[in-house]
Amino acid sequence: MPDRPARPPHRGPRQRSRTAPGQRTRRAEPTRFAAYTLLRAVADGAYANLEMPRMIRQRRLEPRDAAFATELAFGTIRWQGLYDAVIAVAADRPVDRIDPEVLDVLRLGVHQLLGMRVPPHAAADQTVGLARTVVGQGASGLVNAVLRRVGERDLEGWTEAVAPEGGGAAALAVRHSHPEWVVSALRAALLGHGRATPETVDAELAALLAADNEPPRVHVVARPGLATVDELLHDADAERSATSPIGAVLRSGDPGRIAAVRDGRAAVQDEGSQHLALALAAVDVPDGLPARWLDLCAGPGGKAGVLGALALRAGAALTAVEVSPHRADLVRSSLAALSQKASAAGHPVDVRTADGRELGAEEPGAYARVLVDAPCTGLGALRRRPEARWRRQPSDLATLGPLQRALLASALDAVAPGGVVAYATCSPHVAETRFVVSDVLKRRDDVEVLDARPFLRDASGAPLADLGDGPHVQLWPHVHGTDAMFLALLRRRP
Ligand SMILES: C[S@@+](CC[C@H](N)C(=O)[O-])C[C@H]1O[C@@H](n2cnc3c(N)ncnc32)[C@H](O)[C@@H]1O
Repeated sequence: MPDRPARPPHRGPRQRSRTAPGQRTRRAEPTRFAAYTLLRAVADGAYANLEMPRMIRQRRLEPRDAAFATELAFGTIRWQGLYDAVIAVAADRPVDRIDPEVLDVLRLGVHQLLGMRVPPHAAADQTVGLARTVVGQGASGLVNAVLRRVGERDLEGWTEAVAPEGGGAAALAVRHSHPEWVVSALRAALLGHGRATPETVDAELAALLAADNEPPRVHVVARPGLATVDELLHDADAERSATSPIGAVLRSGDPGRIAAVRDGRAAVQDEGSQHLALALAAVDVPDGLPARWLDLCAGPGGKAGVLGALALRAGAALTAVEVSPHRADLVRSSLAALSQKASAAGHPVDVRTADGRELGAEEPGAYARVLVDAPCTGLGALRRRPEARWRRQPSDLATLGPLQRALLASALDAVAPGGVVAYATCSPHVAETRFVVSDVLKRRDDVEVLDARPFLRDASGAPLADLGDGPHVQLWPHVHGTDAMFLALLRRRP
């Protein structure tokens, strides 16, 4: 049975069945209009997870309407691959022969019909009203006709009708709405990291693809020494994270309303990212190393926020490097509260707009701990970034590979003998993870690979379960509930 998009409670106009949909709604309803506007912004290059909160604030949507608009937009984007196959059949033409604006309206209508609990008449009525507002009367007839045909089957019926036969990558791509190359890459990653065997890989892959389509819960980190998990639990409708000692998970509500988040003492952050920063800080290093820690790829500053807080606790100063000036500004703003406290303690945070590839040559052996959270395809965070799967291309790997290798090499030069480098990605792709580490290490004889697994601890302090055979760690959404983060810990030999 195909997995289904999440079904939030119905929030739509009351069902009116007698009138033809095309003659009813004359104007776009605000939540549908917001979702449509988001889809158009994403088509123009916006990031859905950044644009949506801005739009919700601008349009002053009530929490219930904001939740509906978000599910409508994000669900539509995630399921776009499957829905386009459905629309092509229902419209009797390839989707590239439908105007992009009309296609987005249709996708929104299909998600309401097949993926949400919106009654069919309300879905059709509201979508036709949206079409009339945003593309004009002419398109509303087509939208009405296509949605009528889509309404003739449910999600399962359509999936069976449009998915290629068999369980290969092409079939999984349609069933789980991922590009085929991503399905193949994730399959190779499950095998390459030892998570699956040829016998178990089909079931693992289906579970992973299904997890990518689940709207993730909001995780919040209490930056150590600046906020506590108890404070988050007191201020928000949240529960303690089961897997991260410094995390909470929101049950409901807007994280922006939590005082510690507004002050930069806490932040929205996936539990996997929390683990990486904690792991790097937990490795023993010899006495006498420089009291300086480095984040070589810091923007927008999530992990630097935890790492800097842990550095301050250890009496060390953090340098955060980011090549993009805009993202370096985001780091400064993310670290403002920490910077104030660190300066008062005599360990000022240094945020630099610079190319991390050059830092190893400029400051050899200057740091005790270095994090390389490398730019990557982000294939491990597809549930959080709904459009990423459609935007990324296999050719991105060719550009990212040399950059990832150069950044790791620079980090190994920047760390002092005895010190430790964490190489991390939010992608499980073997070309961005294991291959990068093994390639860089082939050219050096001064690096020891550490078993990273013992440094990942759950909220009770016990070793995190299901970390495989090591020495590197690969987390998985369908196993650990985190993004698919990769971590290698490397010590420069003393
Ligand atoms: C995966 S993101 C880092 C996320 C960050 N660690 C966090 O937790 O918020 C990678 C970052 O590396 C930056 N980057 C890309 N090339 C770089 C370079 N040559 N030197 C430094 N930063 C670079 C990107 O702009 C991007 O902000």
